[in-house]
Amino acid sequence: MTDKELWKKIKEWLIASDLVEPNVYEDYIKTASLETLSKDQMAIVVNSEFSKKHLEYIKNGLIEQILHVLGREVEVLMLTKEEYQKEKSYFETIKKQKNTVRSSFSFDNFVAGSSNIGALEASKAVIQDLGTKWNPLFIFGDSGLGKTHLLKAILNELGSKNPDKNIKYYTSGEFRKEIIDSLQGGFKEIESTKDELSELDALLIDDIQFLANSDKTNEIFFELFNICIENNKQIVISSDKYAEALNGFDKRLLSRFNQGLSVKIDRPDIETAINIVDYKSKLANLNLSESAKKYVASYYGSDVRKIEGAINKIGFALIQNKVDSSKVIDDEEVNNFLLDYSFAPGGEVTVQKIKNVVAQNYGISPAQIDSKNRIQKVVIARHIAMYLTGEILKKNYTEIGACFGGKDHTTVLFAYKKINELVASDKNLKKLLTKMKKEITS
Ligand SMILES: Nc1ncnc2c1ncn2[C@@H]1O[C@H](COP(=O)(O)OP(=O)(O)OP(=O)(O)O)[C@@H](O)[C@H]1O
Repeated sequence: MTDKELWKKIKEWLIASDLVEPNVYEDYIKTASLETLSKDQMAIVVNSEFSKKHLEYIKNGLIEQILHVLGREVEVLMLTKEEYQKEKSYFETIKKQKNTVRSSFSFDNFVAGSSNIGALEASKAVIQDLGTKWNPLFIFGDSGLGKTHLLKAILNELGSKNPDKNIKYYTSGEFRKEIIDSLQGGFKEIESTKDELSELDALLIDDIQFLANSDKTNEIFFELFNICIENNKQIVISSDKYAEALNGFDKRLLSRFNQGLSVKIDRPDIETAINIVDYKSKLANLNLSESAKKYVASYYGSDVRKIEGAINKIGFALIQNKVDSSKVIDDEEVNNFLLDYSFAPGGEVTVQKIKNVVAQNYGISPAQIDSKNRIQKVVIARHIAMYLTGEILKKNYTEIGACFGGKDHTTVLFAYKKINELVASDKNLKKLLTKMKKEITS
């Protein structure tokens, strides 16, 4: 129910109740209004201090009736128009402060690389030309690659540089809830929600794919979308897929997602992943060796969330093992700390990744694969890593030898033969090879 509808009901009740004389109604009630200040506060707004005094005797009755019709507890104040304006601007300031979210989401702490630079630059560009040039901005890419980070960075940046701008960030769940709630309030309520949203300077909706198949919400979003674009109100959307691949949306809406600027965030290449590990480990006060950073990046680099998880796990392991946090941690220690930390699917397939996956499956460190260690477990792991390098990366024996510390091609040939023989007689090894291949290439 809108404030207007609620106030209308109160006025009808007042007329029926005989609580006020017709002239008091005409002079003081008819000119008053009911306004929402916040989730928990409403105001009966009257013309002047004089009106306030005149209505004092029915104030409690009015409030009781408002709460009764509303069906929930809120604080109801009686304010003059002047007082109301002051309160309103106070609540708007508070609301704007809420526009800034966890300051950890900024452009400055977004590690850029070839996989995400387009999305980063586009997010910055939107702020320069709000609503005019790149509208809508559609950012898409797999999970954990920084889409939410960029949306929240836009929100923070706009909120701090243009405090007068009205910006709203929604997860698609929150957006759907707002629409569904207003639908329950009927036509007027939904119209007033639409009006409210179309007055925003920027509307940011995260993970739009979760709005699929919510027909009514999509219909309203479609209308809203058109109003916003026509009126140069900025829309930024994130999605896990490019627009055409989203199922459960009206085709007209999907085609509009592409009418502004559509940018993809890819999985980080190894160099960017190492830079992310470097940045996040410094934030966590961890001192990782270059090989340890490379290790984390090549295992978990396909998902930044996984990198963060791995770094948390290393930090926790240091506390558990009472290791001084200033100590340089090498790849062998990292491997031990992360033995039970699951793989991130995907990522670039490199010889290092093959060594890492094999080492982890054999409970040894990647460095041991490259070492001269002759323990049987290490020798088999080394042979398997050579074998998988040939199978997956299609390298010849000489190239494989070069990737394993300059081994002769006959050593690689021997490894190949050995693994082929073992696989023929050992079903478990065959299964393990399939599992490792999946981990390397999925
Ligand atoms: N390039 C980056 N630099 C620094 N941190 C990053 C980067 N990319 C992602 N992150 C961090 O990784 C975590 C996951 O990122 P985010 O939540 O933005 O991913 P997402 O793409 O929105 O994923 P989902 O589709 O699952 O919602 C966040 O803590 C974010 O700050």
